[in-house]
Amino acid sequence: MTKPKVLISDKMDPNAAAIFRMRGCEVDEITGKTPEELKAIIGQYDGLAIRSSTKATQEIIDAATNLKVIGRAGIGVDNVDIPAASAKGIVVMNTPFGNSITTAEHAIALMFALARQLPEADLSTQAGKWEKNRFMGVEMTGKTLGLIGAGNIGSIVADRALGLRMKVVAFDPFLSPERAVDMGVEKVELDQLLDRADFITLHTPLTDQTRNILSKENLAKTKKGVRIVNCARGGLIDEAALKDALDSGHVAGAALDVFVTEPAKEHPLFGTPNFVATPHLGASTNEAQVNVALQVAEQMADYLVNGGVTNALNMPSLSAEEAPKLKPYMALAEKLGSLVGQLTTGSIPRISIHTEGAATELNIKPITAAVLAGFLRVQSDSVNMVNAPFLAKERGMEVREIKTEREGDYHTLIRVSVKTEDGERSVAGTLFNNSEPRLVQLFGIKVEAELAGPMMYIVNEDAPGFIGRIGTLLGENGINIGTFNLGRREAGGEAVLLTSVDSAVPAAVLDQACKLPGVKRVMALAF
Ligand SMILES: NC(=O)c1ccc[n+]([C@@H]2O[C@H](COP(=O)([O-])OP(=O)(O)OC[C@H]3O[C@@H](n4cnc5c(N)ncnc54)[C@H](O)[C@@H]3O)[C@@H](O)[C@H]2O)c1
Ligand SMILES: O=C(O)CC[C@@H](O)C(=O)O
Repeated sequence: MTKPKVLISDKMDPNAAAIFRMRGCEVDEITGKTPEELKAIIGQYDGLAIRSSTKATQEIIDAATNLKVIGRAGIGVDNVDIPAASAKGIVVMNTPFGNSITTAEHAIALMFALARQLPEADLSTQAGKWEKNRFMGVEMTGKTLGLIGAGNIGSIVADRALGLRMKVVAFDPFLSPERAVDMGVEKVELDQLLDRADFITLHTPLTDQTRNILSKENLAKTKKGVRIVNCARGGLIDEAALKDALDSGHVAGAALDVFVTEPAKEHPLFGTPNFVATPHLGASTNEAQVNVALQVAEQMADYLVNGGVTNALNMPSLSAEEAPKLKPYMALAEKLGSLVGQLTTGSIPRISIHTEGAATELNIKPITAAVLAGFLRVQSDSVNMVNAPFLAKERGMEVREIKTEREGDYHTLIRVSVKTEDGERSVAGTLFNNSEPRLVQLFGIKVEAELAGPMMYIVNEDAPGFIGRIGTLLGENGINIGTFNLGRREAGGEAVLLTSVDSAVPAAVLDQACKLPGVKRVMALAF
């Protein structure tokens, strides 16, 4: 088996390359490439490991003909075009916790730097000025910290600030009142935070809702003398308005680790009194860089070698331990999805994935993704478990997941139902010996069939002589039958035949089968 090949394209702790090699991957560490240079080589790789310098744009992703996974050693994935990756079936992973403590500590460090004007005091002292009266600071104890964003990093900042005896108020629409109580913070609206905070620190991603959250108008609503820290993302603060607010003295100090345009080598804020800047150093500690390098390499190798999925932003998680147990279920799910996809036409407004018995104990998300991949692959070859849920959404399909814990006729069952113009149609399957996928129900008729290779599907009226006629037809055309699976609603009623054949059935033979007495529908299927 050829080894998966990984490119590390940003400076990363050497532990990452060591882990990839240990886990059976080949690794190239090539940093500092221009987008054009990266585009020229990316086609060779199965995995791309990055920090923030590499931009995985649509163009790079288009050129990445073999890429299966992009791993971000860090949190923010704004340098990855996730929709483009998803559309191409590439898993995007990050390491959401590895650098949170480090970044929270940087935010606290910048608050201290502002409270005591440390960078300016340092410059002045080392210039021999000894300006003791110039650098009057403020105490942090008893002050109110306004936290915008109370996720991983925000909650660590809150914890450290409470340790400093600050009062913490938090604005985060997704923060539950219970979690706020657990964190020891007061959940407030943004206007209340702006009105009350002596220090403000931002810890949200950059989204349409958070862009310019500290706009000119909102900066004007802050308390006079407020000090502001941004260690999250450039673009959360209107930089020009911040400059005006610092110049006017309304804002007493601001510290930015992140900028709208990075690297920020020139900036109108540079040189402004009470302004402190660091070059996106939030995650830059030895500990955090080892953490994220180890995590990203482990996660990517898990995916490339075992199919385990952790911390993916565009696919349900699937641990390396779960993967082998789920594998036969996913194979069954994909086959059932494919069968329904091949047997139904027209738009499908709803697809339901129903698990029964042992299957209900499993993580349903990968099963759903596999059903959707099988269903949609009938329409496009490039569909896989990563992009299928997005495509289903794009096509307006409602996806339902239903569990019935009690066992029916089978100890484990997956049923896939679709809503069509002619009503609800469903197929169901089980696993024989916990590993072999079998179809057991087809549109309400009991059958027992392995869905594999080329097959032929016939709906006919149950009548004597039919099996002989179809056998003769296939035989006369040199088509060897592998398995022959029959089912019927009742004696003399509607019957189905699913037969596996050693070679695909030509259209002319399908036409002849269609003309046999009592035949209602004939189709070639492939799995
Ligand atoms: N400077 C650095 O080097 C560095 C390092 C690590 C992370 N970061 C950045 O820090 C930020 C926070 O990271 P995290 O790990 O805490 O993320 P997180 O996802 O754990 O937390 C983000 C929080 O923001 C909240 N949020 C979302 N929309 C909001 C809105 N409109 N208003 C208020 N709150 C909102 C979310 O509910 C969530 O609680 C991210 O942007 C990340 O990229 C920067
Ligand atoms: O890799 C870095 O140095 C920055 C990481 C940081 O921005 C993140 O979002 O994790």
